Amino acid sequence: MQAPHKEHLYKLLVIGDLGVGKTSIIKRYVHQNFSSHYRATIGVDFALKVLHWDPETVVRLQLWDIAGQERFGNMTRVYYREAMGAFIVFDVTRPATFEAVTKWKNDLDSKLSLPNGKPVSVVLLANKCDQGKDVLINNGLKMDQFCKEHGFVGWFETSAKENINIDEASRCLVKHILANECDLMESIEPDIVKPHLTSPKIVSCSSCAKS
Ligand SMILES: Nc1nc2c(ncn2[C@@H]2O[C@H](COP(=O)(O)OP(=O)(O)OP(=O)(O)O)[C@@H](O)[C@H]2O)c(=O)[nH]1
Ligand SMILES: [Mg+2]
Repeated sequence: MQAPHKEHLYKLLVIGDLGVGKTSIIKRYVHQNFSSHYRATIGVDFALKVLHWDPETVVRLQLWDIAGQERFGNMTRVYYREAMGAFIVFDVTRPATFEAVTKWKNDLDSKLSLPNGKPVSVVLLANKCDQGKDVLINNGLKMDQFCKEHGFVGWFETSAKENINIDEASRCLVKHILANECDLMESIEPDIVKPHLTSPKIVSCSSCAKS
């Protein structure tokens, strides 16, 4: 007899200023490679990552790689629709990209929320930590405090080049999304639940009991 199989499909956004490494992080995460050549993303790109979360659970992540230049456009509302979580990325060697983090977070929170009105889970990525590591973070930036104040569920120093902390950051985000999904299910009235259970997305909420 086959083990029970739970499947989740989540749309995740990867946002942040131009050249911070969003495409590179996705490339590393999905294709296990890196290129030092910079080609700016135009509009949005997509990638799919399949995670075998535990022996019974498969999580499919649909990653939306949104061009840094889109912060100045008016398409983000469309791109953000129905996302369950996001990574906001900055480049530790360029302070201006950290200053833009709050702008990205505010843009996201003003245009996207969960069906229960709560904000989606967002993890902050301090990327390019292989380059003069901690240039920003050691300069008195209280990242934990910053994350608490601005509603991030966590932060990681990452390197797409050296493959540092990308898997860990993803697991952190997915863990929060799974927990949010359980909260969402509990907040739905029983007689409203029935028609929604036909959705293939939420098969069981037992995942929140894990890790
Ligand atoms: N040293 C180092 N370079 C990186 C890292 N991540 C990305 N880069 C380089 O930074 C440049 C920009 O990376 P991209 O991934 O294209 O940046 P992006 O955020 O997708 O940029 P847009 O598409 O313009 O928004 C490229 O030259 C990458 O090789 C990293 O972790 N370490
Ligand atoms: Mg890109």
